[in-house]
Amino acid sequence: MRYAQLVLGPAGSGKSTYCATLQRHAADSKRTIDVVNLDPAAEYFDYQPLADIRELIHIDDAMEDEDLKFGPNGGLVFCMEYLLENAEWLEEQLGEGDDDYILFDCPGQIELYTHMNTIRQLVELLQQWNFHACVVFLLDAQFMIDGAKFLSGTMAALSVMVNVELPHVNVLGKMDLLSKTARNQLDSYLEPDPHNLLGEIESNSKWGEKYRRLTEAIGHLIDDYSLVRFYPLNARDEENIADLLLTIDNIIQFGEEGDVKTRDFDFPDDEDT
Ligand SMILES: Nc1nc2c(ncn2[C@@H]2O[C@H](COP(=O)(O)OP(=O)(O)OP(=O)(O)O)[C@@H](O)[C@H]2O)c(=O)[nH]1
Ligand SMILES: [Mg+2]
Repeated sequence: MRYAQLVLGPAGSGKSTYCATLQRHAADSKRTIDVVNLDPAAEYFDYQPLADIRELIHIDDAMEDEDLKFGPNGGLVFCMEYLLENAEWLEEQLGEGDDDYILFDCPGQIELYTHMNTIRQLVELLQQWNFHACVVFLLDAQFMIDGAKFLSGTMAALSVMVNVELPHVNVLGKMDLLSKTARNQLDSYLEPDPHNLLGEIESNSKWGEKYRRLTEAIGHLIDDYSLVRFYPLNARDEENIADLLLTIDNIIQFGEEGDVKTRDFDFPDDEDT
């Protein structure tokens, strides 16, 4: 068996930084986590990739080609399709190790995983290659600190969840950037009581009044899918990183042969944020 995290999330949400952070954290505890860059437009990241899609195809190849002439978004879709057509390249790069643990740092174009089947196809390949995989969906905590934004982030997470069909962990990154007030506001959403949240949206705008029933229906949806849960991550808090990693390890059944790990997830301390 091999293990994989597909790191997804909107542009700039902190995917590449998350991969670097996790790799460094693992190395500190004498554990190897590899990272594969799947972003053909990546310019900078702070890890040594095990494989790099840019060696197969670079976004510029799709944009500068005389016949293709793609813009940045179409170009990205083209590159991902090219990767799937040349899956043997990736298979060879990944090797055949047993017990390997690999993070796939994906591009931040969210439609690749909300309604296109590119990532879904990648998932099928990984499963054929013996990977136990899960999605880690990163959202920037700064965009989740009012009711309407929180709702919209939740809908994005839900849409990835139903489209990719893999075990799914939502992570709220960049917690270190939140003020105390913002942190408290966010805390009130994290133990989700959608009615509370939606009440806030309704009373705040005309739109909210008009679409009250729609908002309520969405609230019930979130409630019913109590799957939509967020793990706050402060990348400066090693214990917080360890807790998250353990949660994910359990989901992808990494280390199942060893002793059973039952630590509960601790939310990061307020003092550290
Ligand atoms: N303070 C703080 N900044 C962060 C954190 N994570 C990422 N950043 C910053 O946010 C910016 C974007 O981070 P990336 O890791 O490149 O984000 P990404 O999701 O890989 O971006 P794309 O690949 O362009 O979609 C960079 O300037 C990072 O330094 C964090 O936990 N805390
Ligand atoms: Mg990136």
